[in-house]
Amino acid sequence: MRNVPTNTVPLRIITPGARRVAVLGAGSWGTTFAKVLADGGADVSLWARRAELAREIAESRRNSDYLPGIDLPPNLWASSHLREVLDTSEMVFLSVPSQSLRENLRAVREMIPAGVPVVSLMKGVEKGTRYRMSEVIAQELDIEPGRIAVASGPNLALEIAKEQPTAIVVSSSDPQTASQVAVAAHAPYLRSFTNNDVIGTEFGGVLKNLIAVAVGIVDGVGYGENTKASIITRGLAEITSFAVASGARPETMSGLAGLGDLIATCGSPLSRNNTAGRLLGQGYSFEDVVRRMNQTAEGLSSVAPVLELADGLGVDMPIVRQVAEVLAGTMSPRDIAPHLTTDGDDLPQDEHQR
Ligand SMILES: NC(=O)C1=CN([C@@H]2O[C@H](COP(=O)(O)OP(=O)(O)OC[C@H]3O[C@@H](n4cnc5c(N)ncnc54)[C@H](OP(=O)(O)O)[C@@H]3O)[C@@H](O)[C@H]2O)C=CC1
Ligand SMILES: O=C(CO)COP(=O)(O)O
Repeated sequence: MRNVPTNTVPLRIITPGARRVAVLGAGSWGTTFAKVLADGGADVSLWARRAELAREIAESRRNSDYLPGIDLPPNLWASSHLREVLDTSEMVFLSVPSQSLRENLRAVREMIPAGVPVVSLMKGVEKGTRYRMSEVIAQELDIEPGRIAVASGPNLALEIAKEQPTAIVVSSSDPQTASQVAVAAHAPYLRSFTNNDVIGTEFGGVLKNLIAVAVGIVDGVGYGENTKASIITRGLAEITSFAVASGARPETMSGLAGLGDLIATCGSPLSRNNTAGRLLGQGYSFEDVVRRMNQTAEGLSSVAPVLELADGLGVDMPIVRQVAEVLAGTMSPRDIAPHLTTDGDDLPQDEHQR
């Protein structure tokens, strides 16, 4: 990263008439999403928790830690001061690691302008409470669910930062909020759809991470395409059972936030969850994997709360259970495979039975 003197923070230049939006979290996704919003015409302020990263973004229009080689647009400004970033924003997007959301919301609670939509870009479940991110937001900000939206889909950050075309779905219980956010969250290379299935949209993003870890594991072991395709297909069945039992609509799971994201994440070495799985499959321990990953792999934190929720719902999640066992070191990565997803005494199993 360029060494910029600490006292030079470029001033924010406001474009008259442009929508003012704030993004909290300047990792790969927060920065990429800020670029999408700016390329869609908004005036964007981005919060980076490290002052030197905020300065690099604001001054050099680069985030070399997370998006090397990507030029950021001039209408994207960054600061490490939350109040400056949130001041007069008309929409707030959240993109910090899921396990840190609650503490971050507590810090900004009083700074978020009244009545503005708050949008989760995150794909995790809080450990302990087992809450989805929109539930944590509703609780900590004490706002009505209709003001909250979630955005999810096949959205590998670096591909979007390179302006490779993709789609995303914005979900809110209030269709007006979903449309308002979808209108802001567009760019020549990103099309936003809407739905009102917040549970399905959020769980799609959470659960595909776990299946991506499983696919990474078998990839690391050296198994081929049949094994991966079987895990992806049975994984979708497992995801759908869990989400529907939680109140989601089944069609959401075959949409962008379900199948769409599952395909992208399971198929790409850009995926951190897939990469974490591959390292496990190559024989690294959980602790080694965490040490080697310098970016967020949400799936590793979501396994336990998802299995706890599944227990409560009475839903069997054999693939996620196997991932948990590999993480715990109680199952060899070589043994994670779809043929082990029944205990043998309930064979044959109807493929369509949920
Ligand atoms: N990357 C992607 O392709 C996509 C990611 N997502 C989701 O977006 C969310 C954010 O992930 P992503 O941007 O990829 O993660 P990264 O690992 O790329 O970046 C994490 C960001 O969060 C900051 N951070 C870390 N710990 C804290 C904390 N305790 N409080 C506040 N900020 C913190 C980091 O700051 P610092 O640099 O100072 O450590 C960094 O800015 C995740 O839920 C992920 O699932 C969704 C779609 C696509
Ligand atoms: O959510 C993502 C793509 O849609 C990114 O996946 P990873 O977090 O595994 O990199």
